[in-house]
Amino acid sequence: TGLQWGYGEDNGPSEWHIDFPIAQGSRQSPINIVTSDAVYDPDLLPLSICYDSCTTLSIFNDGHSVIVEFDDVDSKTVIQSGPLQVPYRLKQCHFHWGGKNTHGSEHTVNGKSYASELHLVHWNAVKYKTFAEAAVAPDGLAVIGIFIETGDDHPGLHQLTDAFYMVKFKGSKAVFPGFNPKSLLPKSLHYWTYPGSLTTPPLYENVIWIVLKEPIKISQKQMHRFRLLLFSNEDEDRLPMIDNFRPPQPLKGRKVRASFC
Ligand SMILES: Cc1ccnc(S(N)(=O)=O)n1
Ligand SMILES: [Zn+2]
Repeated sequence: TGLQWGYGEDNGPSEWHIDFPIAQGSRQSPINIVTSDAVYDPDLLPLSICYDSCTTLSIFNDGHSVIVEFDDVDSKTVIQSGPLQVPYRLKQCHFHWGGKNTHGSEHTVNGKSYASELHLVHWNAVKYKTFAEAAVAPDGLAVIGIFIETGDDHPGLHQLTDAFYMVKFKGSKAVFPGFNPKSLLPKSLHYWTYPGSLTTPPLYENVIWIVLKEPIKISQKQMHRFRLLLFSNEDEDRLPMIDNFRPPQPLKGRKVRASFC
């Protein structure tokens, strides 16, 4: 059994291409968003986020991030319009963060990193029957990226950070009802969009990325809760879950469109 991919010296992003050659593909994510190169597209419609009747199932530490999983048996929780041709159903959300507030996000804006980045992962349930099927299909996935910086306390995040003690170790999962990620959205839904990939293995190049311009703010205490999570399980040496982000990848001629001017 080969060395599992991760974010360390020997199994980190610079090594992923060995087991996942697409890491050197033509539409990899994340990217650095150069705002002056982003083209305002007046045909881009406002993003429609319909999270009102969302059902959370569980919270899970998969050894790479902390993941909130949603009930996706029907299309009650979807995003649509914006750059999307059809509605995409919410499957899970997770985060990437740093050991310090100076870095941690995956996408950067004019070279600026944020302390963390929230990813809301959606799949095309019009064309495909399951997330797994959509995950390998060319128009299968749409991910919303939301930048997170430190500042005031975020009331909507407490339910999540207060539950982290249940999933401290890799492989731990807990029932987690009644959380709605709607509370984590910023005021503005202005976004940049571009064709990209998953930012962790298997790095499939089938993601429509929708990166919101406006970051949300969480407190230093809430940020510290993320850093109490571990990459390791109960039997291994303790490895704090920090710096679980992939650096920006070559744009390779892709165009980034802006929904705003
Ligand atoms: C579901 C999933 C798998 C891998 N990577 C991602 S990500 N970080 O691109 O959102 N999401
Ligand atoms: Zn992610």
